[in-house]
Amino acid sequence: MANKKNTTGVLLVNLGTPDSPSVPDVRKYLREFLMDGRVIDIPLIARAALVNLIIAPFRAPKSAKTYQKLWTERGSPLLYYGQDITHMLQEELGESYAVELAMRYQSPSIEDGLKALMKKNVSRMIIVPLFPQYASATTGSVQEKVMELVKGWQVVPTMHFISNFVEEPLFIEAWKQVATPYLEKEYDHYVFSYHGVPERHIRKSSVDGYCQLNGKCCSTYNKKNQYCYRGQCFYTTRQLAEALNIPEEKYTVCFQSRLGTDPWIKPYAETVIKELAEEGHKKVLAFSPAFIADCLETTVEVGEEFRDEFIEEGGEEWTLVESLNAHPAWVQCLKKMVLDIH
Ligand SMILES: C=CC1=C(C)c2cc3[nH]c(cc4nc(cc5[nH]c(cc1n2)c(C)c5CCC(=O)O)C(CCC(=O)O)=C4C)c(C)c3C=C
Ligand SMILES: [Fe+2]
Ligand SMILES: [Fe+2]
Repeated sequence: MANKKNTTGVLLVNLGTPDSPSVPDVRKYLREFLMDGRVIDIPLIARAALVNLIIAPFRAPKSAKTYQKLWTERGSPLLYYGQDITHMLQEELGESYAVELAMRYQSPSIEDGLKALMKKNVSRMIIVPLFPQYASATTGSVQEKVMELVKGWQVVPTMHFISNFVEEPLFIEAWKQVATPYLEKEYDHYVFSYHGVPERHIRKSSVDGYCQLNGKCCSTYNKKNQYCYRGQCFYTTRQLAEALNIPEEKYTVCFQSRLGTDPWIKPYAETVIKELAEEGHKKVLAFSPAFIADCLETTVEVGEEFRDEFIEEGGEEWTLVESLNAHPAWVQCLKKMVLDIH
């Protein structure tokens, strides 16, 4: 479809990060993020009370301390790796494509990204939410925001949305290339830790009540659980384990970052870490394949907090494989996903 006259706009969209690790900026970020009805899916008044009376005053100062540990000279890794891959992808795709980066929350905004593409007179747009597995709280939220922003435009160009990329072989290949140097060493066990979501999010996206949040439904990936975040996480793991030659009995999947008191998808990371140490495992290699760039959830939570917990419980070594970040194999994966859309 793309020819010399037509430009295709590509909008890469990640979750977002605070503008700085200060308490006011972290509070502003958390407010915008957690007031999203797809993230905290309870009635507006209850959500506003929870966010303003509990999360903003109590969680923001605590999170700001963690963000201070994560921050580098270039700022937040989620943002600067996003900028790096945007430039790399633009180089790869050439002048018939215009690539912009946006964040669902905070900056750069989706609105500015869409406007920048429209200024370049794009004839179509490809929206790429940077979440390998579909969740209503992430990909669904990006889709909703884009549709809300374009609904008043006089001219809406042809729009394409990428839903997830768990079936993209180059995604698995990119992880394989990042992980290969680590696999020269021996480990007792491998952990695949994904961001969690509340169990009710899974129930709401289940077809005919298929998803039972157990090993049975998530052990296959099929038409009935094609939008099940938990099912897609297990599917990603099976593919990664196969590509990395890790036998089934040597790995465990877990879900991290629970917020609040409602049940989230299991097994919980803290339970798995404790059990692995109790079973006598000493050396663990951890992966975080729900994230395409290092962020608070990978570097600090999996890389530092989980390591400390594992060692406190009797383990000896806990190593985190970094995210895809700006690895050229990841940019090749993005390029293929874009070029596959005609
Ligand atoms: C991988 C995809 C993600 C899903 C699914 C997800 C769901 C989800 N998250 C929260 C609450 C928080 N998440 C926070 C940070 C955070 N979450 C993701 C990704 C997913 N979240 C990323 C990439 C990040 C890190 C951003 C960064 O700046 O590094 C936070 C903020 C940090 C903290 O205070 O712990 C919260 C809060 C909910 C409630 C939810 C599911 C519905
Ligand atoms: Fe999150
Ligand atoms: Fe499921």
